Amino acid sequence: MSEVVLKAENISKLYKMGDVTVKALENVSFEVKRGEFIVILGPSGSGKSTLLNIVGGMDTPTSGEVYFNGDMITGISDKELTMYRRNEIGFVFQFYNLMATLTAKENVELAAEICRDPIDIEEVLEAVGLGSRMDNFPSQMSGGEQQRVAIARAVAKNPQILLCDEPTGALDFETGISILRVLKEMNEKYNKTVVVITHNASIAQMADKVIKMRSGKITEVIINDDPIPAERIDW
Ligand SMILES: Nc1ncnc2c1ncn2[C@@H]1O[C@H](COP(=O)(O)OP(=O)(O)OP(=O)(O)O)[C@@H](O)[C@H]1O
Repeated sequence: MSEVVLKAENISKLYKMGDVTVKALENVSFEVKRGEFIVILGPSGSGKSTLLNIVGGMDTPTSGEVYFNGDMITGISDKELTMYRRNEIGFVFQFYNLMATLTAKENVELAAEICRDPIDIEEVLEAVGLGSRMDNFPSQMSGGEQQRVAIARAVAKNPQILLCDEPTGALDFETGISILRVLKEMNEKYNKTVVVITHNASIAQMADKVIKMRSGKITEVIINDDPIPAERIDW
């Protein structure tokens, strides 16, 4: 049986605003196994980003526990949480979040140099298809190319898990597909566990497991025995 790398148990997140309480998450439980490609699918406001931020150690739940490789990360110190985010998780966001004054290579270097066991930066940039663009600044690159830099930055840290929040949300169809293909290649070549959150149901076709969310709850978990390659996704 494959190893469970990430486990969420009864996660709830409440936001109190005056007299109103928003239940962003309510008793959410799921497991991610090493090497899986997971899609968390749900409409806007269903709690996807809140969940990703909690399992990525950027936010804490109101109740419930998160385990990474069997160790509980809820309730650990800020310093330990920083090490968790730094060494074990690679983040990819919708709007790339690159440093405008650094080249592609420098953006990746900056993230990798504080990590325990980084991967060779030039190799990763080659792997995402940017071998000839390493010295370009973000402003000299298309959105898809900037997202490739962001993926290289996340992978070069050599984390166990890539957490991707709407990674194709700002891209056109073809560029989006190419980014999904890069994520799948990172999943296979570097054996990274990948979690993608999206409201785009088409992307679910390439997942090993689809976790559907609505109004802060998981409504369905679908195991996909026959995930299709990104280039065959019907958008
Ligand atoms: N800091 C906050 N304070 C108050 N309410 C919040 C906060 N963050 C999120 N929420 C609420 O929690 C719910 C879930 O939000 P979340 O951003 O996780 O959803 P989402 O599925 O990621 O949506 P989207 O796809 O639009 O990003 C929403 O009702 C949102 O308004």
